[in-house]
Amino acid sequence: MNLIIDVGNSAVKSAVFQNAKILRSYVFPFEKFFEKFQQIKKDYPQIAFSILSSVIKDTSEIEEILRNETKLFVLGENTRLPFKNNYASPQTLGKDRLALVAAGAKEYSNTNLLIIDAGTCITFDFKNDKNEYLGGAISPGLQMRLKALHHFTAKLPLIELEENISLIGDSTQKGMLSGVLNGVAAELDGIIDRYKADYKYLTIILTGGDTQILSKRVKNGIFANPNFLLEGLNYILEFNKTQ
Ligand SMILES: Nc1ncnc2c1ncn2[C@@H]1O[C@H](COP(=O)(O)OP(=O)(O)O)[C@@H](O)[C@H]1O
Ligand SMILES: CC(C)(COP(=O)(O)O)[C@@H](O)C(=O)NCCC(=O)O
Repeated sequence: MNLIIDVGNSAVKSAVFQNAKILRSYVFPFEKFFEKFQQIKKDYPQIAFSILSSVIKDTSEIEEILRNETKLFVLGENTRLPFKNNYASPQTLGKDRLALVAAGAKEYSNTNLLIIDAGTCITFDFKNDKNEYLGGAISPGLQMRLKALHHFTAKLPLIELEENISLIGDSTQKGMLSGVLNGVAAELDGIIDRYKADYKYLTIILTGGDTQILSKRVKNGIFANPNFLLEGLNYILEFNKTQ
């Protein structure tokens, strides 16, 4: 059994895998790691291996506990990967993005693939049909946009995301929600159209914490898979176990 851990800027996403299938998945704040880990180990004592991907500064404490209790792989720039990485600055590339592309390489090795991860940031990652990763884009996520509207103005409130938003916002709150939600949906469709113009055959994956709210609003055909990154990490772990 494998324990998969993705430390993002907003939350930790984790899952227990057996034979490439998720048995259970978890989302929790970074501060709750020790508590959650004890619970997971109790529920699944057969966990022998773990893999950690992190985009935050310091994970040394959680690495220590994982190393003591499992055979730990920490995803790094020198980890063996199932695709060719053509990013010009691999040392600064987010490890979460490596995991996303690994999932793409597993499922879609001969396909042009655009992976959109709507989390704290929205990342766009493109892998071509020769299994080469070329890069993509980084843009502010939904929560970040809402927080920025509040932070950089005197009068705009801090508001929560809402599902049912019309195009024409008839109040401050609805106007902000329309701008953020319809704006991101239009951005996603606009960027997808640019890729489609360059790559006739293109598959698109949408993942990340805001998958659900965005998938309903994107007009292009996409595959929504909130577990894509975790699946990529499990694949990297299996790929490296045999070394
Ligand atoms: N339980 C949750 N905890 C945190 N964020 C959540 C949760 N459910 C949905 N979200 C949404 O998920 C987004 C964060 O996505 P996530 O993929 O977890 O980000 P990251 O990988 O950057 O930590 C937030 O913008 C928020 O709107
Ligand atoms: C772009 C990111 C902040 C996204 O992180 P997330 O929103 O998933 O928490 C992360 O992948 C990162 O820190 N990247 C480093 C820069 C780069 O990928 O080039």
